[in-house]
Amino acid sequence: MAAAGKPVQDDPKAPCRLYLITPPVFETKAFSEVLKAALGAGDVACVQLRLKDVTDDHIMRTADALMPLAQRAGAAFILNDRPDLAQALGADGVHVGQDDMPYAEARRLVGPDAIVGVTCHDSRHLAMEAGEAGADYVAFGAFFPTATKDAKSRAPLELVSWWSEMMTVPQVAIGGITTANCTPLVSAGADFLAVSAGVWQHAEGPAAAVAAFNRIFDDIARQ
Ligand SMILES: Cc1ncc(COP(=O)(O)OP(=O)(O)O)c(N)n1
Ligand SMILES: Cc1ncsc1CCOP(=O)(O)O
Ligand SMILES: [Mg+2]
Repeated sequence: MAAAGKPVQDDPKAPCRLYLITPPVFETKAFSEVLKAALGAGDVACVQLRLKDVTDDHIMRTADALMPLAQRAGAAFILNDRPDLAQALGADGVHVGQDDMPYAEARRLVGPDAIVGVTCHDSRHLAMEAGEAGADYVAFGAFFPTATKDAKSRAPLELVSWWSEMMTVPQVAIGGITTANCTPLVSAGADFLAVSAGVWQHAEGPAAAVAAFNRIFDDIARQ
């Protein structure tokens, strides 16, 4: 995804890219340093700020600290759940789930140039609906068990290969993805891997995780 504007993953041969999701809870100053190191370790397409049960003011202050770090590294800054705040912040985009708000309402709030991504769980139908409506990417998951979220669905690998063969709208795979289990998703044609714990809790640290994901992407792209 471009740092500003629309995703650029419409080349079917483009390598898979990393989409970072912030940890469920963090202290902004300390996490800024961790994020900087992670972003310096390899290509990152997007950083999604995903905060639950906090005030709007907390989201805005956290975004003010993290957005410049992401954008300076060439990553798009995406806000989870809140198109209204994404618009107010001037974020590059927003991610909405099926229980957040309809795609069309999110688009109306953020305008035509921002990225809007939509959770589609394990559903071809939801994804085709979102893609036809104009979503910039569709997100499938969870592909693996995850402690980050009580995920509503488990998505099969075949969904990734089917979407990749049939559709041009970029797809994001999410849920329990690590450097140890991601290879089949990348080989099946995922355009982006959205990862939280697999980066922030990697045994060798977040920067090593970003570097390792990128080595896997590069190896598969060369095959
Ligand atoms: C890239 C990406 N994919 C899926 C989700 C999940 O969104 P949602 O279903 O709305 O659940 P929450 O993340 O809001 O708990 C996501 N955030 N990002
Ligand atoms: C937000 C979200 N939506 C489906 S699974 C998930 C959690 C992603 O985090 P992790 O990479 O730690 O499983
Ligand atoms: Mg949501």
